[in-house]
Amino acid sequence: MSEDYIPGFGNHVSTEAVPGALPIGRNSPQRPAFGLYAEQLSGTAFTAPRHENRRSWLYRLRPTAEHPPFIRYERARKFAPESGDTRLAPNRLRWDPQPMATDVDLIDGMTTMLTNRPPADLEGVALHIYAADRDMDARVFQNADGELLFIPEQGRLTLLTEMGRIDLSPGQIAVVPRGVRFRALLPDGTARGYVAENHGALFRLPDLGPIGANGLANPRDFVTPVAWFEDRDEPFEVIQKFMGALWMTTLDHSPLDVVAWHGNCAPYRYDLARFNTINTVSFDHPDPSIFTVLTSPSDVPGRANADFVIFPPRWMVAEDTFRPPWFHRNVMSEAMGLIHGAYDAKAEGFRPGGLSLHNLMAGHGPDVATWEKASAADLKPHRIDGTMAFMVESCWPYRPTPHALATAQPDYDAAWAPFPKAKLPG
Ligand SMILES: O=C(O)Cc1cc(O)ccc1O
Ligand SMILES: [Fe+2]
Repeated sequence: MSEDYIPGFGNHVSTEAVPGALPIGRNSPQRPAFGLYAEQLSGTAFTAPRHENRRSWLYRLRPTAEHPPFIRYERARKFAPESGDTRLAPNRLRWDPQPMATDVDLIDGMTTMLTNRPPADLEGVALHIYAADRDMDARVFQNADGELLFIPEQGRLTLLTEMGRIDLSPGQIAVVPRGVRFRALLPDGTARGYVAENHGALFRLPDLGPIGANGLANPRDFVTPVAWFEDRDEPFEVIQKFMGALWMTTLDHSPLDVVAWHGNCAPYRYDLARFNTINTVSFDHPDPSIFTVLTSPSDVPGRANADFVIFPPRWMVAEDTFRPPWFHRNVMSEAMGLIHGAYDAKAEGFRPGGLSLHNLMAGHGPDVATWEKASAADLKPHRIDGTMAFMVESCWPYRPTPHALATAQPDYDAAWAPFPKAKLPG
């Protein structure tokens, strides 16, 4: 086990980068050690039920409160753009992977593709893609609008957060809580991937029902970084996304100056290869909820604000069954991305780094080539390998940004044509 991370999901962690920095037995002593400032970070309302309550106490070189006013940030024009208010056609949409970046860091390299609720509703999810080739040095980002789920597709990210350092590779995911500042380094020089931004209830592990006490993403495979800080007294830009727009201020020091912290509101990482995939051993293709890694519930039981679902390598053994995803229409809205390999419902056109959108009640499912192949397949046990697709499924229909609408593939409908007509007897 690495000593840079502490295992477990949502645990109450205590960690200090300098011995003696963390107060014992109280959160806010009259004079914290070394003149540090005690600061509470609330991820849920003070009065949230205990089992949902998330907050941490941070002990830092200077309080977050000390900052000049924010002004509008004029770069990153494709990140958090004004939403187009045009009527949205109920069309299925798909996007090719974006080109690799030229001369932008993670923040300026962000493109918002899909949104579904204004951040002030404290509901909904947005999907961004990023392509970056520059480290963030004297610059940090803070998202007041929700927690950020990073899904790298190419290139590693080092997320230097207020609460610790996360080294993130494609095949892993990381969540940075609402408000936690961070900067990103690119150890491979370039990076590309997806970010799901959750405005609603915090991501949690799904209930397991009759599956039992174990399975899917197991809590101990989530890891939280230990305290880490930098002591840099020099100009630092803070870029903040707040109510769907970008703002900026400049500090005279790095705000990544938390020397110690304790609590259960913290960044975490998970390796998707640890997912305990469960599937049928008899017949029929189960609903994809069986592959849920994390869920953000809405106020309606069983109807997620956002489900983060993966389609990992797995054995397919179903008998007398059309094995790929079936044809369907869904009251939920489905945004999908591909981390590597091929997705079992699409023979072509859906490439790693690409994106697709099937909004509520859009007819979709296997493309013609997949349907032909799977209908004729010899149903021996077969392993789907070398693939990792994901879906961010939401009860709120997605609205593509103007950039997304302008860059969608022109011919996605052709994936579902022509299908031969069924022939009735007689
Ligand atoms: O549409 C999709 O490709 C996602 C999906 C996968 C699956 O296995 C079953 C239903 C579903 O919506
Ligand atoms: Fe679907």
